[in-house]
Amino acid sequence: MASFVNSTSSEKSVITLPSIPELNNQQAISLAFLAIFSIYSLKIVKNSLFSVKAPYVGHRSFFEPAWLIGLRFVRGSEPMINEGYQKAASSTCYIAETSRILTVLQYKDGMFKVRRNDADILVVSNKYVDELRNMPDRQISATKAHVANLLGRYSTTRILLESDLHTRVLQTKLTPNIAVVMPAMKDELDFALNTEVPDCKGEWVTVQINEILLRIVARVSARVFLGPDACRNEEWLAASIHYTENIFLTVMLLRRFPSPIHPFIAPLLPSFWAIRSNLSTARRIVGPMVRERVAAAAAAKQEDGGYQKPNDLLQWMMDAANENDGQPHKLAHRQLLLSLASIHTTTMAATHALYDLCAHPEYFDPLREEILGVLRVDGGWEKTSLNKLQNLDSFMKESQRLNPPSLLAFNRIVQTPITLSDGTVLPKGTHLSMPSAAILHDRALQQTNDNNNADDSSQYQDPSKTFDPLRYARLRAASADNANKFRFAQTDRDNLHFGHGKYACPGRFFAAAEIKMILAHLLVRYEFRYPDGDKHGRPRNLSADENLYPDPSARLLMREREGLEEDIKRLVGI
Ligand code: HEM
Repeated sequence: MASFVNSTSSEKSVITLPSIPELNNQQAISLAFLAIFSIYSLKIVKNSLFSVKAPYVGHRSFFEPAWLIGLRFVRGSEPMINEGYQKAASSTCYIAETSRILTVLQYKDGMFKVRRNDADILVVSNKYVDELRNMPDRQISATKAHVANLLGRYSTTRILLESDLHTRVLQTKLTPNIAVVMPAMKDELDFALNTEVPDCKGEWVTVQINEILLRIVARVSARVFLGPDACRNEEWLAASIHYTENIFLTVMLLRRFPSPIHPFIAPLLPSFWAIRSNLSTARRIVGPMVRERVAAAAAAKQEDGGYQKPNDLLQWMMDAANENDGQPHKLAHRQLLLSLASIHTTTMAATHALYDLCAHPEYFDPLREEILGVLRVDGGWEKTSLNKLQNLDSFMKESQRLNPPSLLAFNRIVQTPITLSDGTVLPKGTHLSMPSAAILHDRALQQTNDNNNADDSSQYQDPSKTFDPLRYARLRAASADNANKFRFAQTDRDNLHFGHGKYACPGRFFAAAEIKMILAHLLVRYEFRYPDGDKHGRPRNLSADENLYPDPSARLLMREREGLEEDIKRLVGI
């Protein structure tokens, strides 16, 4: 029996509450499970009552439970998304056959849903992209979708919701200054190649190129993000690389469990604690840097001395930050978030490109010729040299078309109900995305683009399957209007692998420059091939939910190119 003293009354009275029967352990556990199950069921009922009516894809039978479909989505997302895309596409045409009327009715807005274990995602047609792309975050939020995808509470990414500091700085400072930071990138790249690439002079050496590229990208990025000292700090490099891997592992494991039990499962995962350890390493390294810079600037101001501010992303963020964002531990945290957004994405694109090159070795020499041709004309690496590598750019874009980082892009969470131009209402809380990979494999759509833009469309037979690495270079050359379209980093209604619109990836131009610079140096200095020649072809991509990635364990052979002429060495700067 529990009793409380009611002290507000003038005469103290004792209120007696009915007692809670004592529970044994087994009963308590059963009760907890019942509560969790009820919350979970309520969530499912609420979702199905108040969400957009669109069919789910991936059902094997009417009776298959939702969690099983979610489980199959982990490794089998591609056929499910393709099924939805094809049905949605066919439903937009008038179909007379009665047997398909049901499909037409169901998929009439070109929408379908996929079940991921942690969320139902409404996949909408890219016909809506123009009306959605510039809506502000308070209407449909890209940031909330990123944080939801990363299970923010467990991955330490909820700081993204505090402000858009790093995104703003990437857009307003890094992108316009890519040419300015290029010499520093080149310097770090030379150091990285000499440090990370094994000695392969005169002999073929087996390498896991993904691992080498990961460290090269981490080094070059850190040079731009943090400056020349910290970028060679092994502890920083390890934290910036492993933070992403630990988050990915934590998220993928937690997604297998219903969200109400995440708070109990998360602390049991070693990766959950590793994320926090990476964060404290970042704070230990970056925090003092911020304080030193602030002190140096203040001292110089007092003495009227000329303090030269460093020209790196950390400094740009310090200059643009408000009081909250400018705290040293928050800036350190954002530096890690930048690593999360940039290092593995860039590495994956470079790895895919090399895997594709080894599968199509006839493109090695033409690309080398392009690189050396540009360097000869420019007399070495000039500010505009990277932009002139149009064939390499095209190769990268075609490689991304067939090996994208994700099958779904343009993730958004609806914040206030939205009525689309055709009357479709998206209720608050809807998690939507677009089938970015399927769109670029759509033969009909691709041929329309090619026919509109290229002189010789006969070259683009079955674009969904054909690896045609110069496809985008030809399209760019076909007309003056196209010169800037079809660039690797250019987004549009159909090219959504970097998102599109106001919240498209703010680091994509930097990524394009970094990948090009790394590939150009690798191609000029080394040759690559698969250990068994072309016998096994390109390593198959791996997938986890909607994410795709190159097999990191795949091996290549690499060898230093012999007999490089002195003028080439001078031009490349080796
Ligand atoms: C090939 C490499 C890359 C790919 C494929 C990629 C892709 C993407 C995509 C799809 C988004 C979401 C866009 C949307 O919401 O519509 C995104 C967001 C973002 N990306 Fe990239 N990205 C790459 C490289 C980079 C690099 C190098 C940086 C930094 C220099 C960067 C920084 C960001 C940031 C800050 C965001 C916003 C997410 C946030 O709120 O933190 N990305 N990226």
